[in-house]
Amino acid sequence: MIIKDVTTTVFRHMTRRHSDSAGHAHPGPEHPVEVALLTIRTEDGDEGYSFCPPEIVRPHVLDKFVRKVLIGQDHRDRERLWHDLAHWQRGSAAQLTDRTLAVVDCALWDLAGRALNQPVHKLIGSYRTRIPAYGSIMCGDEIEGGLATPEDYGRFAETLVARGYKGIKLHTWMPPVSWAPDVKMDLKACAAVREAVGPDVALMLDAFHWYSRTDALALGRGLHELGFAWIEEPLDEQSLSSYKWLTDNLDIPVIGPESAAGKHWHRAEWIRQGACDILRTGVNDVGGITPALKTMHLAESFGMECEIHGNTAMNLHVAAASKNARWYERGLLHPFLEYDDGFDYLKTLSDPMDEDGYIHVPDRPGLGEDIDFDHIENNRVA
Ligand SMILES: O=C(O)[C@H](O)[C@@H](O)[C@@H](O)C(=O)NO
Ligand SMILES: [Mg+2]
Repeated sequence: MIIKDVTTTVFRHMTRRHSDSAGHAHPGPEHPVEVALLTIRTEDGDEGYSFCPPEIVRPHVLDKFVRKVLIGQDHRDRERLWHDLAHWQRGSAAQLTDRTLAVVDCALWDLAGRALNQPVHKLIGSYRTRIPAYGSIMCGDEIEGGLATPEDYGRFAETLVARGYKGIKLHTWMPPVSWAPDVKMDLKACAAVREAVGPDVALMLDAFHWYSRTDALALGRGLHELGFAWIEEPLDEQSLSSYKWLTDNLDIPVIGPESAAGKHWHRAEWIRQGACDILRTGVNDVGGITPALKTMHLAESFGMECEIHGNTAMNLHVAAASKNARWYERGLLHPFLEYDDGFDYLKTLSDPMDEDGYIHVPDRPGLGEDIDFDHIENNRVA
Protein backbone atom coordinates (compact mmCIF):
# COMPACT_ATOMS: atom_id res chain seq x y z
CA MET A 1 0.00 0.00 0.00
CA ILE A 2 2.90 2.36 0.67
CA ILE A 3 4.17 4.38 -2.30
CA LYS A 4 7.82 3.54 -2.98
CA ASP A 5 8.55 5.66 -6.05
CA VAL A 6 7.21 7.89 -8.77
CA THR A 7 8.90 7.64 -12.18
CA THR A 8 8.34 8.74 -15.76
CA THR A 9 9.10 7.16 -19.10
CA VAL A 10 9.21 9.57 -22.02
CA PHE A 11 8.60 7.94 -25.40
CA ARG A 12 7.83 8.87 -29.02
CA HIS A 13 4.30 8.48 -30.36
CA MET A 14 3.48 8.97 -34.06
CA THR A 15 0.46 11.14 -34.80
CA ARG A 16 -1.13 13.18 -37.59
CA ARG A 17 -2.52 15.72 -35.10
CA HIS A 18 -0.76 19.09 -35.11
CA SER A 19 -1.41 22.06 -32.81
CA ASP A 20 -1.82 25.55 -34.25
CA SER A 21 -0.59 28.77 -32.63
CA ALA A 22 -3.72 28.87 -30.44
CA GLY A 23 -3.28 25.25 -29.34
CA HIS A 24 -6.12 23.88 -31.44
CA ALA A 25 -5.61 20.57 -33.23
CA HIS A 26 -5.65 20.08 -37.02
CA PRO A 27 -4.63 17.19 -39.30
CA GLY A 28 -1.24 17.11 -40.98
CA PRO A 29 1.54 14.73 -41.98
CA GLU A 30 2.53 12.01 -39.52
CA HIS A 31 5.16 13.25 -37.08
CA PRO A 32 6.66 12.13 -33.74
CA VAL A 33 5.40 13.65 -30.49
CA GLU A 34 6.92 12.94 -27.08
CA VAL A 35 4.57 11.58 -24.40
CA ALA A 36 5.30 10.79 -20.74
CA LEU A 37 4.01 7.75 -18.89
CA LEU A 38 3.86 8.47 -15.16
CA THR A 39 4.21 5.37 -12.99
CA ILE A 40 3.42 5.29 -9.26
CA ARG A 41 4.75 2.10 -7.62
CA THR A 42 4.13 0.67 -4.13
CA GLU A 43 6.31 -1.45 -1.89
CA ASP A 44 4.02 -4.39 -2.74
CA GLY A 45 4.90 -3.99 -6.43
CA ASP A 46 1.50 -2.59 -7.49
CA GLU A 47 1.66 0.11 -10.18
CA GLY A 48 -0.63 2.84 -11.51
CA TYR A 49 -0.17 4.68 -14.77
CA SER A 50 -1.22 7.87 -16.50
CA PHE A 51 -0.13 9.70 -19.66
CA CYS A 52 0.61 13.39 -20.16
CA PRO A 53 2.94 15.76 -22.03
CA PRO A 54 6.49 15.39 -20.60
CA GLU A 55 6.65 18.98 -19.30
CA ILE A 56 3.74 18.27 -16.92
CA VAL A 57 5.91 15.78 -15.01
CA ARG A 58 9.34 17.35 -15.62
CA PRO A 59 12.03 16.59 -13.01
CA HIS A 60 11.59 19.86 -11.11
CA VAL A 61 7.88 19.20 -10.56
CA LEU A 62 8.37 15.59 -9.50
CA ASP A 63 11.34 16.31 -7.25
CA LYS A 64 10.09 19.51 -5.62
CA PHE A 65 6.45 18.58 -5.09
CA VAL A 66 5.08 15.19 -6.18
CA ARG A 67 7.63 12.83 -4.66
CA LYS A 68 7.72 14.85 -1.40
CA VAL A 69 3.96 14.47 -1.00
CA LEU A 70 3.55 10.89 -2.22
CA ILE A 71 6.53 8.75 -1.27
CA GLY A 72 6.02 6.85 1.98
CA GLN A 73 2.26 7.46 1.90
CA ASP A 74 -0.63 4.99 1.61
CA HIS A 75 -1.68 5.15 -2.05
CA ARG A 76 -5.32 4.70 -1.02
CA ASP A 77 -5.32 8.12 0.69
CA ARG A 78 -6.17 9.87 -2.58
CA GLU A 79 -8.32 12.58 -0.98
CA ARG A 80 -5.61 13.65 1.47
CA LEU A 81 -2.79 13.38 -1.12
CA TRP A 82 -4.82 15.46 -3.58
CA HIS A 83 -5.40 18.21 -0.99
CA ASP A 84 -1.73 18.15 0.03
CA LEU A 85 -0.70 18.77 -3.59
CA ALA A 86 -3.46 21.34 -4.17
CA HIS A 87 -2.40 23.33 -1.10
CA TRP A 88 1.18 23.44 -2.38
CA GLN A 89 0.08 25.08 -5.65
CA ARG A 90 -0.25 28.52 -4.02
CA GLY A 91 3.40 28.60 -3.01
CA SER A 92 4.76 26.76 -6.05
CA ALA A 93 5.55 29.88 -8.13
CA ALA A 94 2.94 28.60 -10.61
CA GLN A 95 5.04 25.50 -11.26
CA LEU A 96 2.58 22.98 -9.80
CA THR A 97 -0.40 23.11 -12.15
CA ASP A 98 -3.81 21.47 -12.22
CA ARG A 99 -2.53 19.28 -15.06
CA THR A 100 0.11 17.78 -12.76
CA LEU A 101 -2.47 17.22 -10.03
CA ALA A 102 -4.63 15.49 -12.64
CA VAL A 103 -1.99 13.09 -13.94
CA VAL A 104 -0.96 12.13 -10.38
CA ASP A 105 -4.57 11.66 -9.25
CA CYS A 106 -5.36 9.55 -12.32
CA ALA A 107 -2.33 7.32 -11.73
CA LEU A 108 -3.44 6.84 -8.11
CA TRP A 109 -6.95 5.84 -9.20
CA ASP A 110 -5.42 3.51 -11.82
CA LEU A 111 -3.17 2.01 -9.14
CA ALA A 112 -6.11 1.37 -6.81
CA GLY A 113 -8.05 -0.32 -9.61
CA ARG A 114 -5.15 -2.46 -10.80
CA ALA A 115 -4.32 -3.49 -7.22
CA LEU A 116 -7.93 -4.59 -6.60
CA ASN A 117 -8.49 -5.85 -10.16
CA GLN A 118 -11.49 -3.52 -10.53
CA PRO A 119 -12.36 -0.78 -13.09
CA VAL A 120 -12.14 2.70 -11.56
CA HIS A 121 -15.84 3.51 -12.10
CA LYS A 122 -16.72 0.41 -10.03
CA LEU A 123 -14.43 1.63 -7.22
CA ILE A 124 -16.13 5.03 -7.30
CA GLY A 125 -19.60 3.49 -7.39
CA SER A 126 -20.74 2.94 -10.96
CA TYR A 127 -23.88 4.33 -12.56
CA ARG A 128 -23.57 2.69 -15.99
CA THR A 129 -21.27 0.69 -18.24
CA ARG A 130 -22.20 2.47 -21.47
CA ILE A 131 -22.81 6.14 -22.32
CA PRO A 132 -23.84 7.94 -25.54
CA ALA A 133 -21.09 9.87 -27.29
CA TYR A 134 -21.20 13.08 -29.23
CA GLY A 135 -18.71 13.54 -32.01
CA SER A 136 -16.56 16.57 -31.22
CA ILE A 137 -15.33 18.04 -34.49
CA MET A 138 -11.98 19.80 -34.71
CA CYS A 139 -11.79 23.57 -35.19
CA GLY A 140 -12.31 24.73 -38.76
CA ASP A 141 -9.40 25.09 -41.15
CA GLU A 142 -8.49 26.26 -44.65
CA ILE A 143 -7.72 22.78 -46.00
CA GLU A 144 -9.34 21.87 -49.32
CA GLY A 145 -12.07 19.29 -48.60
CA GLY A 146 -11.32 19.44 -44.87
CA LEU A 147 -13.35 21.79 -42.63
CA ALA A 148 -12.94 24.90 -44.78
CA THR A 149 -16.60 25.63 -45.64
CA PRO A 150 -20.07 25.20 -44.13
CA GLU A 151 -20.69 22.50 -46.73
CA ASP A 152 -17.59 20.62 -45.51
CA TYR A 153 -19.11 20.56 -42.01
CA GLY A 154 -22.43 19.35 -43.40
CA ARG A 155 -20.83 16.51 -45.34
CA PHE A 156 -18.70 15.45 -42.36
CA ALA A 157 -21.74 15.52 -40.08
CA GLU A 158 -23.46 13.05 -42.40
CA THR A 159 -20.56 10.62 -42.06
CA LEU A 160 -20.65 10.97 -38.26
CA VAL A 161 -24.36 10.14 -38.16
CA ALA A 162 -23.69 7.15 -40.41
CA ARG A 163 -20.99 6.04 -37.91
CA GLY A 164 -23.65 6.08 -35.16
CA TYR A 165 -23.20 9.39 -33.34
CA LYS A 166 -26.45 10.76 -31.90
CA GLY A 167 -24.82 14.10 -31.03
CA ILE A 168 -22.32 16.36 -32.80
CA LYS A 169 -20.41 19.37 -31.50
CA LEU A 170 -18.83 21.83 -33.89
CA HIS A 171 -15.72 23.85 -33.16
CA THR A 172 -15.85 26.46 -35.87
CA TRP A 173 -13.18 28.70 -37.35
CA MET A 174 -10.81 30.54 -35.03
CA PRO A 175 -7.51 32.40 -35.56
CA PRO A 176 -4.99 31.66 -36.97
CA VAL A 177 -7.54 30.95 -39.77
CA SER A 178 -7.09 34.11 -41.82
CA TRP A 179 -10.66 35.48 -41.76
CA ALA A 180 -11.81 34.09 -38.39
CA PRO A 181 -13.64 34.67 -36.09
CA ASP A 182 -16.92 35.28 -37.89
CA VAL A 183 -20.35 34.84 -36.27
CA LYS A 184 -22.13 34.68 -39.62
CA MET A 185 -19.84 31.90 -40.84
CA ASP A 186 -20.29 30.05 -37.53
CA LEU A 187 -24.05 30.13 -38.05
CA LYS A 188 -23.73 29.05 -41.70
CA ALA A 189 -21.72 26.00 -40.63
CA CYS A 190 -24.27 25.20 -37.91
CA ALA A 191 -27.16 25.60 -40.35
CA ALA A 192 -25.42 23.33 -42.88
CA VAL A 193 -25.01 20.65 -40.22
CA ARG A 194 -28.63 20.96 -39.04
CA GLU A 195 -29.77 20.70 -42.68
CA ALA A 196 -27.55 17.64 -43.21
CA VAL A 197 -28.53 15.63 -40.13
CA GLY A 198 -32.17 16.62 -39.57
CA PRO A 199 -33.97 17.61 -36.36
CA ASP A 200 -33.28 14.57 -34.17
CA VAL A 201 -29.50 14.74 -33.79
CA ALA A 202 -28.31 16.78 -30.80
CA LEU A 203 -26.07 19.62 -31.95
CA MET A 204 -23.81 21.90 -29.92
CA LEU A 205 -21.37 24.69 -30.75
CA ASP A 206 -18.04 25.40 -29.07
CA ALA A 207 -17.19 28.78 -30.58
CA PHE A 208 -14.37 31.29 -30.65
CA HIS A 209 -13.60 31.80 -26.97
CA TRP A 210 -13.28 35.59 -27.04
CA TYR A 211 -16.39 36.99 -28.69
CA SER A 212 -17.94 40.18 -27.27
CA ARG A 213 -21.24 40.05 -25.39
CA THR A 214 -23.14 41.34 -28.44
CA ASP A 215 -21.52 38.80 -30.80
CA ALA A 216 -22.13 35.96 -28.33
CA LEU A 217 -25.78 37.06 -27.98
CA ALA A 218 -26.29 37.06 -31.76
CA LEU A 219 -24.60 33.68 -32.05
CA GLY A 220 -26.67 32.16 -29.24
CA ARG A 221 -29.93 33.47 -30.69
CA GLY A 222 -29.04 31.97 -34.08
CA LEU A 223 -28.23 28.61 -32.50
CA HIS A 224 -31.52 28.63 -30.59
CA GLU A 225 -33.37 29.02 -33.89
CA LEU A 226 -31.44 25.99 -35.23
CA GLY A 227 -32.47 23.91 -32.22
CA PHE A 228 -28.96 23.52 -30.79
CA ALA A 229 -28.61 21.92 -27.36
CA TRP A 230 -26.00 24.31 -25.93
CA ILE A 231 -23.56 27.12 -26.67
CA GLU A 232 -20.06 26.64 -25.24
CA GLU A 233 -17.28 29.08 -24.39
CA PRO A 234 -18.24 31.99 -26.71
CA LEU A 235 -16.82 34.53 -24.21
CA ASP A 236 -13.64 34.66 -22.16
CA GLU A 237 -14.47 32.43 -19.19
CA GLN A 238 -12.55 34.75 -16.88
CA SER A 239 -15.56 37.10 -16.99
CA LEU A 240 -18.12 35.32 -14.85
CA SER A 241 -20.46 38.34 -14.99
CA SER A 242 -20.45 38.22 -18.81
CA TYR A 243 -21.63 34.63 -18.67
CA LYS A 244 -24.34 35.59 -16.18
CA TRP A 245 -25.43 38.34 -18.57
CA LEU A 246 -25.41 35.91 -21.52
CA THR A 247 -27.25 33.18 -19.61
CA ASP A 248 -29.89 35.73 -18.54
CA ASN A 249 -30.34 36.92 -22.13
CA LEU A 250 -30.31 33.65 -24.07
CA ASP A 251 -32.89 30.88 -24.38
CA ILE A 252 -30.35 28.29 -25.55
CA PRO A 253 -28.54 26.65 -22.57
CA VAL A 254 -25.12 28.07 -21.81
CA ILE A 255 -22.53 25.53 -20.65
CA GLY A 256 -19.36 26.24 -18.71
CA PRO A 257 -16.79 26.76 -17.51
CA GLU A 258 -14.34 24.55 -19.39
CA SER A 259 -11.02 26.31 -19.22
CA ALA A 260 -11.48 28.69 -16.25
CA ALA A 261 -9.18 27.97 -13.31
CA GLY A 262 -10.43 27.30 -9.81
CA LYS A 263 -11.45 23.64 -9.93
CA HIS A 264 -14.78 22.75 -8.26
CA TRP A 265 -14.63 25.84 -6.06
CA HIS A 266 -14.92 28.25 -8.98
CA ARG A 267 -17.59 26.10 -10.59
CA ALA A 268 -19.63 26.51 -7.42
CA GLU A 269 -19.47 30.28 -7.99
CA TRP A 270 -20.68 29.84 -11.59
CA ILE A 271 -23.73 28.01 -10.29
CA ARG A 272 -24.32 30.48 -7.44
CA GLN A 273 -24.08 33.45 -9.84
CA GLY A 274 -26.34 31.83 -12.46
CA ALA A 275 -23.53 32.02 -15.05
CA CYS A 276 -24.44 28.74 -16.75
CA ASP A 277 -27.38 26.41 -17.32
CA ILE A 278 -25.21 23.30 -17.68
CA LEU A 279 -22.01 22.97 -15.67
CA ARG A 280 -18.76 21.73 -17.22
CA THR A 281 -15.85 19.84 -15.77
CA GLY A 282 -12.93 17.83 -17.10
CA VAL A 283 -10.28 15.71 -15.39
CA ASN A 284 -7.45 17.80 -16.87
CA ASP A 285 -9.30 21.09 -16.24
CA VAL A 286 -10.02 20.68 -12.53
CA GLY A 287 -6.99 18.65 -11.40
CA GLY A 288 -8.05 15.05 -11.50
CA ILE A 289 -10.81 12.46 -11.17
CA THR A 290 -11.16 13.35 -7.47
CA PRO A 291 -12.20 17.01 -8.06
CA ALA A 292 -14.13 16.13 -11.22
CA LEU A 293 -16.36 13.88 -9.10
CA LYS A 294 -16.86 16.74 -6.62
CA THR A 295 -17.99 18.91 -9.55
CA MET A 296 -20.45 16.27 -10.79
CA HIS A 297 -21.98 16.01 -7.33
CA LEU A 298 -22.07 19.80 -6.92
CA ALA A 299 -24.06 20.15 -10.15
CA GLU A 300 -26.35 17.27 -9.20
CA SER A 301 -27.18 19.06 -5.95
CA PHE A 302 -28.57 21.96 -8.02
CA GLY A 303 -30.48 19.74 -10.43
CA MET A 304 -27.93 20.50 -13.16
CA GLU A 305 -26.28 18.40 -15.79
CA CYS A 306 -22.51 18.54 -15.81
CA GLU A 307 -20.85 17.69 -19.14
CA ILE A 308 -17.32 16.39 -19.10
CA HIS A 309 -14.60 17.97 -21.27
CA GLY A 310 -12.49 15.64 -23.31
CA ASN A 311 -12.06 12.05 -24.30
CA THR A 312 -9.71 9.36 -22.82
CA ALA A 313 -10.29 6.79 -20.12
CA MET A 314 -10.06 9.23 -17.19
CA ASN A 315 -13.07 11.22 -18.36
CA LEU A 316 -14.96 8.11 -19.39
CA HIS A 317 -14.79 6.66 -15.86
CA VAL A 318 -16.10 9.91 -14.35
CA ALA A 319 -19.01 9.78 -16.81
CA ALA A 320 -19.67 6.11 -16.04
CA ALA A 321 -19.84 6.92 -12.30
CA SER A 322 -22.23 9.87 -12.78
CA LYS A 323 -25.96 10.17 -13.47
CA ASN A 324 -25.93 13.83 -14.53
CA ALA A 325 -23.58 13.69 -17.53
CA ARG A 326 -25.61 13.24 -20.69
CA TRP A 327 -22.66 12.61 -23.03
CA TYR A 328 -19.09 11.42 -23.51
CA GLU A 329 -17.09 13.84 -25.70
CA ARG A 330 -15.45 11.70 -28.39
CA GLY A 331 -12.88 13.59 -30.43
CA LEU A 332 -11.47 15.57 -31.76
CA LEU A 333 -12.66 14.41 -35.18
CA HIS A 334 -11.76 15.47 -38.74
CA PRO A 335 -12.58 14.09 -42.22
CA PHE A 336 -8.88 13.40 -42.81
CA LEU A 337 -8.32 11.44 -39.58
CA GLU A 338 -9.62 8.03 -38.49
CA TYR A 339 -10.34 8.35 -34.75
CA ASP A 340 -10.96 4.60 -34.39
CA ASP A 341 -7.32 3.93 -35.32
CA GLY A 342 -6.50 4.94 -31.74
CA PHE A 343 -2.97 5.49 -30.41
CA ASP A 344 0.13 3.43 -31.27
CA TYR A 345 0.96 3.00 -27.55
CA LEU A 346 -2.44 1.49 -26.68
CA LYS A 347 -3.32 -1.97 -27.95
CA THR A 348 -7.07 -1.21 -28.04
CA LEU A 349 -9.26 1.89 -27.86
CA SER A 350 -10.10 3.21 -24.40
CA ASP A 351 -13.47 4.46 -25.71
CA PRO A 352 -14.84 1.92 -28.23
CA MET A 353 -18.13 3.09 -29.74
CA ASP A 354 -20.79 0.76 -31.13
CA GLU A 355 -22.89 1.47 -34.24
CA ASP A 356 -25.62 3.02 -32.09
CA GLY A 357 -23.25 5.65 -30.74
CA TYR A 358 -22.67 4.18 -27.29
CA ILE A 359 -19.27 4.02 -25.63
CA HIS A 360 -18.74 0.80 -23.67
CA VAL A 361 -16.50 1.24 -20.64
CA PRO A 362 -13.74 -1.40 -20.86
CA ASP A 363 -13.98 -3.98 -18.07
CA ARG A 364 -10.22 -3.95 -17.57
CA PRO A 365 -8.84 -2.98 -14.13
CA GLY A 366 -7.96 0.57 -13.23
CA LEU A 367 -8.58 3.13 -15.97
CA GLY A 368 -8.60 0.21 -18.37
CA GLU A 369 -5.97 1.57 -20.71
CA ASP A 370 -4.58 -1.36 -22.72
CA ILE A 371 -0.99 -0.10 -22.57
CA ASP A 372 1.58 -1.48 -25.04
CA PHE A 373 4.63 -1.44 -22.77
CA ASP A 374 6.81 -2.96 -25.50
CA HIS A 375 5.97 -0.07 -27.82
CA ILE A 376 6.80 2.41 -25.06
CA GLU A 377 10.14 0.74 -24.31
CA ASN A 378 11.03 0.46 -28.02
CA ASN A 379 10.30 4.17 -28.52
CA ARG A 380 11.71 5.43 -25.24
CA VAL A 381 13.65 8.69 -25.34
CA ALA A 382 14.17 9.28 -21.59
O1 LIG B 1 -10.06 24.84 -27.10
C1 LIG B 1 -9.50 23.78 -27.42
O2 LIG B 1 -8.30 23.52 -27.32
C2 LIG B 1 -10.35 22.68 -27.99
O3 LIG B 1 -11.60 23.23 -28.31
C3 LIG B 1 -10.49 21.57 -26.97
O4 LIG B 1 -10.42 21.99 -25.65
C4 LIG B 1 -11.75 20.84 -27.20
O5 LIG B 1 -11.53 19.57 -26.69
C5 LIG B 1 -12.96 21.47 -26.48
O6 LIG B 1 -13.05 22.66 -26.22
N1 LIG B 1 -13.90 20.63 -26.17
O7 LIG B 1 -15.02 21.07 -25.55
MG1 LIG C 1 -14.93 23.15 -25.28
